[in-house]
Amino acid sequence: MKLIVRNLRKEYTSGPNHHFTVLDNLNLTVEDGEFLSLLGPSGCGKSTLLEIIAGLQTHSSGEIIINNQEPGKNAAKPAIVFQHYGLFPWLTVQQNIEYGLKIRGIDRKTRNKIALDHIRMMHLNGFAKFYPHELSGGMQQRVALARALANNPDILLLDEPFAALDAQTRESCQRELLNLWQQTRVTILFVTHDVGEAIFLSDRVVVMSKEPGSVKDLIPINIPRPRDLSVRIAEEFRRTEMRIRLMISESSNQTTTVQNEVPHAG
Ligand SMILES: Nc1ncnc2c1ncn2[C@@H]1O[C@H](COP(=O)(O)OP(=O)(O)OP(=O)(O)O)[C@@H](O)[C@H]1O
Repeated sequence: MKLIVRNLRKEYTSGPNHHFTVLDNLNLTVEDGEFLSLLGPSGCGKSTLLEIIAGLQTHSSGEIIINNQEPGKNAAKPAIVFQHYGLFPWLTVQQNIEYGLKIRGIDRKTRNKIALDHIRMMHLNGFAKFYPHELSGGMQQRVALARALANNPDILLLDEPFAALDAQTRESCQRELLNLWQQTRVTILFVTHDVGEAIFLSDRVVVMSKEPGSVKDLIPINIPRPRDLSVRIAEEFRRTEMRIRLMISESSNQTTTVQNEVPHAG
């Protein structure tokens, strides 16, 4: 198993007496080489979960294990890519991809080779010396993916990476990501609001509940690979899409019901 999240709890504290439990009793296992997507109503804690796994946020209790180790305390190496690329505007494509390698003290020749390999893998040949502002959104996101992968992460965490892209670019980035995953078999945890995107890409889809955020359902996607755009019109795809949409809508409504019931409770 690549990633184990056990009894995770996260509370945010604002002011002396206000505690807000965003995640509670969250349990999740991601297998080695798996592509798993997280869906759920807005505010259910998807980004918070990814940031905790990436080591960017602390958790209140519970355990995160990557490759049998806790992140931060050892060699476990997650990499995260956000919706807004996060590229350094003053560095070229190649320098952006090499950045993490340089920090880790990898020598120049090896860095160059790794960067150029990833530039090729992401079909960015000819753009090594370009700056981010000279690239389209889809290309910038491919650079962000290349930069994350160049560090050979144990798990790739993607937080709505294609949400800012137009529909056509988004579809081509999805295909690109699938190709990349098929070549590298890196374990991926992918957050999205797009049910179709999650089904198209994933081995399994997790639907989260809200307030507190937890795993509501785990749906295996039994659509054969390799997948191309035509799978989206298949009966199995559409049935799964409808099922997941209903689950998400139930999650949102449950929250609303609970909130509405509070004033009557006393
Ligand atoms: N630093 C913080 N301090 C206090 N509350 C926070 C903080 N960050 C997030 N939250 C709250 O935690 C909850 C979960 O936020 P999060 O961004 O993880 O949800 P999400 O499922 O990714 O949402 P979306 O789908 O809209 O992106 C929200 O109610 C949010 O307001």
